[in-house]
Amino acid sequence: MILSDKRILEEIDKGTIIIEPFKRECLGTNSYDVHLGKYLATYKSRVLDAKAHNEIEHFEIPKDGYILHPGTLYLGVTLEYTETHAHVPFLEGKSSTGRLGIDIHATAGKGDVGFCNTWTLEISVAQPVKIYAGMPIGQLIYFAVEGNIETMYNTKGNAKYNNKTTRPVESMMWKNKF
Ligand SMILES: Nc1ccn([C@H]2C[C@H](O)[C@@H](COP(=O)(O)OP(=O)(O)OP(=O)(O)O)O2)c(=O)n1
Repeated sequence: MILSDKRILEEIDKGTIIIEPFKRECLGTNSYDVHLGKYLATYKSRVLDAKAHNEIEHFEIPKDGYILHPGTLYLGVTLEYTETHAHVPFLEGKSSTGRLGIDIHATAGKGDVGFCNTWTLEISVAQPVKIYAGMPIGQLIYFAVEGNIETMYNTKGNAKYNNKTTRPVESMMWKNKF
């Protein structure tokens, strides 16, 4: 079940959902609109290695915007810092960003119960498009969990993306044993 606007507000009152900054007008019928933070990043190497720590370079989106091009993976970040302690948060795109040919995640839209951070966006575009810091970029939806949770994301030994940051975070696949 997806939480309604009223339920999201109740959970925020209880502290089980935190969205910072929170603006009432960003709350939709059953979702919350999130915005593009000012930092983007790209990988230093053109060829990535799933076993290696692929380093990224961060840069700021200029005030008058930045043009994204097809063929490059851009890592972005939400302006909003979120905590979700009792539900499963999902990051989804918006129809308005989709209609501009902007994808905001490459396969990974699910969050974990206990995830406490800004969200890294895996951005790719269908054609050149200028983007701006602060523009609406996606929406969070929240699912109720069935059953008790044994291991919260924030206490899991291998939770890789819970270190608080305002910048996009590169793949930590290299920490997986395979
Ligand atoms: N586009 C996305 C998708 C997810 N997340 C965050 C929320 C998740 O709680 C966390 C971890 O996501 P996954 O479980 O999909 O990632 P991994 O399985 O690779 O990492 P881990 O081993 O830490 O679970 O990353 C994010 O910042 N940006």
